Amino acid sequence: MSLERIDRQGLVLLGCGKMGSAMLEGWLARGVAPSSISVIDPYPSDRLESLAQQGLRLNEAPPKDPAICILAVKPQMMTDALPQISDLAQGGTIFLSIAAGSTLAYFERVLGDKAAIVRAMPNTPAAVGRGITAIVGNGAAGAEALDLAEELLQAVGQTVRIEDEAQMDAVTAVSGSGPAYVFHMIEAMAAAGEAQGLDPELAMTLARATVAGAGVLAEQADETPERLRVNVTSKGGTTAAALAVLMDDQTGLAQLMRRAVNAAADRSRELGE
Ligand SMILES: NC(=O)c1ccc[n+]([C@@H]2O[C@H](COP(=O)([O-])OP(=O)(O)OC[C@H]3O[C@@H](n4cnc5c(N)ncnc54)[C@H](OP(=O)(O)O)[C@@H]3O)[C@@H](O)[C@H]2O)c1
Ligand code: PRO
Repeated sequence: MSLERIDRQGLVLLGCGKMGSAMLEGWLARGVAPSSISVIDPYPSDRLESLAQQGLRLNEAPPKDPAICILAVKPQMMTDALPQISDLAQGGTIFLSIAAGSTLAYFERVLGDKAAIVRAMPNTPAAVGRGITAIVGNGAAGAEALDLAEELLQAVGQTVRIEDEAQMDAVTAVSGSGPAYVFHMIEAMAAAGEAQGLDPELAMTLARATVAGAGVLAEQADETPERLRVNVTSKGGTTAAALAVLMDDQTGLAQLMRRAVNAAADRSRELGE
């Protein structure tokens, strides 16, 4: 029902790079009309230019009272970019930021604390409808604002609501940045296969399909990831030999992941300062 409000009043997307365009594709696939969407981006992609032929408003003045305005520029660009849409804060437009680190308090300082502002952290699997996004709203964001933001984000995957904005740094470090860790794991597995003498293409095919298949299994199986790991591990076999390395208390993946996630969360907090 809320997406009808977007068809009626419109949606403004400020910044349409990797994450903005992933979400845009999801909304279009869910039936949001290109003519309901306004995009502001200094260097529009060919895809945006072609959507403009189908009615999308590209770098035009935004509609007077759009239902929602998505803030999808880099946090470092936000202060320069916001003046282009700050007039919308005078009406009933809901603001939905996906910027890492940028806090609700920061947006309230720029847009005013009467504006309904939702802070979200999506991830790039949104491009294939398999993202996960956490959301939290400011004091002015009531149920209607959160529902609309959530419905938009559900067009590109799952959503979770968090109560405490401070958790957003950890969320960013786990699921926002997390796809990059998994892609790096594919790269590392393929490189390790090559080091064992596999042809690079074959090593990459094996690594990619293994991570993708394990991901689907982890999602669909009733068993926990721990149980699924045990199911692969024959006593005295090859997996046990590998896991002795990967699960070493001092040098294993768990320690490494803890340090990586800590670094990302620290950076998210720094971006918010
Ligand atoms: N990528 C991810 O995995 C991910 C996940 C979750 C959240 N995020 C958040 O999403 C936001 C965008 O990230 P991204 O990876 O999509 O970055 P991106 O690809 O660089 O997209 C940002 C877009 O904003 C445009 N832009 C720059 N200045 C602008 C201005 N003044 N007005 C309007 N548009 C402007 C950029 O154009 P130019 O390229 O020409 O500068 C670019 O197209 C960031 O805040 C990030 O923290 C990203
Ligand atoms: N990409 C953004 C960054 O690297 C935010 C999470 C994923 O800062």
